[in-house]
Amino acid sequence: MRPLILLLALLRRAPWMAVVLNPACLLLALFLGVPITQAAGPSVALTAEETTYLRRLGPITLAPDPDWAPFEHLDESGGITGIAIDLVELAAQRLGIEITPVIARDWDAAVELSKAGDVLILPFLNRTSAREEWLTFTEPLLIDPSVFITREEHPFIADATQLSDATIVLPSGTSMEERIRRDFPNLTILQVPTENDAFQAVSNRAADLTLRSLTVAAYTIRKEGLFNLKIAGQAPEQYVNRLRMGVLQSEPLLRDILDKGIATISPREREEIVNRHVNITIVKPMDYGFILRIAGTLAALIGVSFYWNLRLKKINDALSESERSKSVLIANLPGVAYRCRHDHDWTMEFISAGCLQLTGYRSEDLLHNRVIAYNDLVAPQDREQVRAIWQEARDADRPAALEYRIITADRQEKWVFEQGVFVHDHGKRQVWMIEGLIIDITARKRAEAELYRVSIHDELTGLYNRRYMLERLGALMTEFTREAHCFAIAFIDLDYFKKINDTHGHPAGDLVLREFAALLGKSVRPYDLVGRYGGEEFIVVVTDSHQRKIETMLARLRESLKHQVFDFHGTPLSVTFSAGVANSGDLAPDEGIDTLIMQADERLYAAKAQGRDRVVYRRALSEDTSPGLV
Ligand SMILES: Nc1nc2c(ncn2[C@@H]2O[C@H](COP(=O)(O)OP(=O)(O)OP(=O)(O)O)[C@@H](O)[C@H]2O)c(=O)[nH]1
Repeated sequence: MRPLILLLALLRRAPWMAVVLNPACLLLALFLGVPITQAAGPSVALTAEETTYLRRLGPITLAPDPDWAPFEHLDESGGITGIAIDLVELAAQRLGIEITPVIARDWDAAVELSKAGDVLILPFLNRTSAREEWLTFTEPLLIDPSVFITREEHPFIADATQLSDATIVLPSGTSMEERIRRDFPNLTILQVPTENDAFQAVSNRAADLTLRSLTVAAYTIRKEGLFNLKIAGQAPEQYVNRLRMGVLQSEPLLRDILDKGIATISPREREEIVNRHVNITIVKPMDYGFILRIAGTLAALIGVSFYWNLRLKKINDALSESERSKSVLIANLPGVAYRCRHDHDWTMEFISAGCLQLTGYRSEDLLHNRVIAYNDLVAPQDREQVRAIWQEARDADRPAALEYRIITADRQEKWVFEQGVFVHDHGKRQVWMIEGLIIDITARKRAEAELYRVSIHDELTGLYNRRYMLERLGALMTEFTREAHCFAIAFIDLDYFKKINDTHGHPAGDLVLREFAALLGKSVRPYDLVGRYGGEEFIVVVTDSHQRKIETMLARLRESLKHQVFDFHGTPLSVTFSAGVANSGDLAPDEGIDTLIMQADERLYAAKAQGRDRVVYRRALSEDTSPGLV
C-alpha cells in the first residue's frame, strides 16, 4: 500500500491527527516541491445520496495489473505502484474516499477477479466492446499515444501501411492486435507473452517493430537498457490509448463519483505523475517525409510569393511611373486639374498647383472654400451660364465643356476653358463630384477677338467693312420683318475723289478717306452703324429711323465738311459728297434688303447725276433736289 493511501486511511479513522499532520505535510510538500493541492483534503463535495451509497458499498477494491510498468507494477517491497496508481490515489484523495488494491497474480487473474465481481475496479485500461460486456468506464485518467518501436538502424515510420515484409510483435491479450490485423494487413504479427518480451523481440531481431504505448516504451527502453531501440513514429489517432477505470456495470454511481475526482486532475498534475515514474523528456523523432512535404510546400509558397512579388513590383513600378508622369502632367498643365462638389460654391476637394498661376490664389486657399470659393472667382455675369451648362450636362449624363471668365486675385479678368465630367457611384444614382480641367484661354480669346475685329473692320479707316455691314443689315432686316423696327440706310460717295489721287497722289487720297471716315463716325449716334462700303463709298445705317433724323445727320455732316480742310503735308484738301437714302419703312411687303440697298444705290447715282454734293431721298423728293439741298 502506498504511504499516501495509508495516510488518508489514518486520517479518516482519526481526524484529530490532522491537527498534527497537516502542518507537517505542508512543510514536507514545500521541501519536496510537491504541489500543495496534492496534500490538501477532499475538494469534491459528494451529495448525501453519494455518501450514503459509498457507506453501503463498503470497501472500494481495485485489481491492477501487477506487471505493467510504469503504469502499475509491484515495487521491491511487494506494494503496488505506478502512474495509474498515483492518478487513482489523487482522484480518491480529491473525493475523500479510500480505495483498496487487491493484488492479483497477473493481468489475466485481475480480469478474472473483475469478471467474478470480486473487485469493483480495474484501474487502467482502454474501453473495448468486449470489456463493455461487464464494465462501465470512467473518463480517461491518462491519454497516451501509441508509437512504433524499431531498432536504431530502422528508418523513421511515416506510414506503416507502406512497410512490406515486416514483422510486428505484440503481447498477447491486448486490445490492439485485432485492429493491427485490420489496419496493417501488410504486417506479419508475432505474439509474445509479456510487454517486456515484445521489446526484447525487437531488440534481438526476432521482429522488426512493435506498437506500444509511448509511456511504456520510454520506460521499458530506459529500464531494460535496450538502447538499440528507438521510437520510430507515432501510430494513427485510433491507436491513442485512453486509459480509464473500468467499474463493474452494477455500480454506475461509483463510476460517476470517480469521474468527479478525475475531473479535478489538471494536465500539469498528470505530467508530474508521469515524469515521476518515467522521467523522460519526449523528443519527437524527425519525420523526414513530413519535413520534406512541409519543405516542398514552403518552397512552393516561397516560389509563388517570389513570383507575385516580382509581378507586384512590376505593377508598382508601372504605377509609380504612371503616378509620376501624371504628377508631372498635372504640375505642367496650362491650368488646373480639379475635383469639386456639385454645390453652390463648387467646393474644391482637390485642385492642382497651377491654381496659383491661374487665379492668383494658392490651391489650399480654394480647398473646401478656406479663403475663397471657386464660385466667387467666376465673373458674376457668367455664373448663371456656368451653372446652367453643368446642370444640362448632368441631366443629359454627359461631360461638359464651357468657356467663361474668372476674376483673379489682382482683379484681372481671364477667360478659361473648362471641361469636366460627373463622377457617379456604381448605380449612377447619386452624383459624387465633378472632375476636370480648367485652362487659361485669355490669350486665345484675345487673339480671336483681334482676329474678329480685323475681320469686320476696314483697315484704312477703322470703320466696319462691307461684309460686316451687309451682315448687320441682314439682321436688321429680319428684325424689321418680325417687329417692324424701321431703319434707314445712306450710301455716301465722295465727289471727284479720283482727282485728289491723281493730283496729290494715293497717300493724299488715303488721308482724305481716313479723315472723312472720322468725321462720319462723329456725326452718327453710338448705336448707329458706319462702314466703308468700298473705295470712296461709305454706308450709314440709322436704326429707329425717322426721316428727320437721317436728314439732320447728313445735313450736319455736309455742314462740317464744308468747313473741313484736310492738311496733306501742308496742302489743304477739301471734298464734298453725294448720298442716296432708302428707308425700310418704304419697302413693299415682298421687298427685302437687296431692294433697299438697290434703292439707296440708285438714289446715290441720281445725286451724282444731278450734279453731286447733294442727297436724294425718294424719287419724288429727288425731283425737287438741287445741289446742296438735303
Ligand atoms: N487713295 C485711295 N484711292 C482709292 C482707294 N480706293 C479707291 N480709290 C480710288 O478712288 C477713285 C474712284 O474714282 P471714280 O470711281 O472715278 O470716282 P470719282 O472720281 O470720285 O468720281 P465720282 O464718284 O463720279 O464723283 C479711283 O481713282 C480709285 O483708285 C483707296 O483706298 N485709296
